[in-house]
Amino acid sequence: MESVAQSLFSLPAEQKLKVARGPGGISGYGFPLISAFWDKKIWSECFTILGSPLEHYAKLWPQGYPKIWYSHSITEEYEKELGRLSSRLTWIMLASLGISKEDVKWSGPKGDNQEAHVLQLNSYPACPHPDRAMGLVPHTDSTLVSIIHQSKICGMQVFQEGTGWFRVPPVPGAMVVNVGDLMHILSNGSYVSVLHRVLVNQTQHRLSVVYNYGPPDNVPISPVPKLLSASHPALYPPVTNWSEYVDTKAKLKGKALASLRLYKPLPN
Ligand SMILES: O=C(O)CCC(=O)C(=O)O
Ligand SMILES: [Fe+2]
Repeated sequence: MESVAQSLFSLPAEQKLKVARGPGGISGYGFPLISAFWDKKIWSECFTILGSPLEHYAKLWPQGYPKIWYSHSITEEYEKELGRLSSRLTWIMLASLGISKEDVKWSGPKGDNQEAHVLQLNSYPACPHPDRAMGLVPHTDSTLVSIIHQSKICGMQVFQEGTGWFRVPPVPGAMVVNVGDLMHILSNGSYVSVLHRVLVNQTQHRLSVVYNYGPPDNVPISPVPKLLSASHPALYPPVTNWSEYVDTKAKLKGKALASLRLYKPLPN
């Protein structure tokens, strides 16, 4: 998938702009969607893939049927495998809190309601002044979990209370799993969504492929009732659905989770 991303980003700008994301749209080429949380420009470009990328690939490679079909089949397979992995991870994480598919309404009567996903290809070109630019500003993902493949270049950092920012270097053959806001809400704060950012560097071009995994888009998300009691009240109100949460977050410049919280954390 990294090589597909590589060949997409190496197309000339006017070619990439043929699939530019429209206003309010999700799919297509442009700045990462989270750039809406920030008033300044960020040092990265992004292809967001929602549904089949075939139409976009055909526009990007007008004469290249083998290339189009090859890239399309790689993308499909990647999404299929990462879908399986994300689903397994999500249910394992919830199972460790004693939650089964039957406890989560959006999983449907047979627990087989289709979860949704968005694939995001990020490119961070080498930057002449890396200390004056950000690849991605600090944010949490609006997902249940996100699975990140990073090319061999360092850049991602995670924030930990007390420690500050620390690097998450790429490890060959490994991917990074981020807990997202919807998992945070669903688990009533047992799994904490992770604040992260991406730095750029002066000499090397970095790529990442992010599989953003979330619930079916038409279902509300709220703390699982089984986790709640008089001593453990719901910390978050129900969220209407995934897309509405993302819209709210853009309006609140990325601060949705904190502003939805009903009770302040107790001091240590
Ligand atoms: O490029 C990375 O390593 C992380 C990207 C990321 O955080 C995101 O796309 O939300
Ligand atoms: Fe992220």
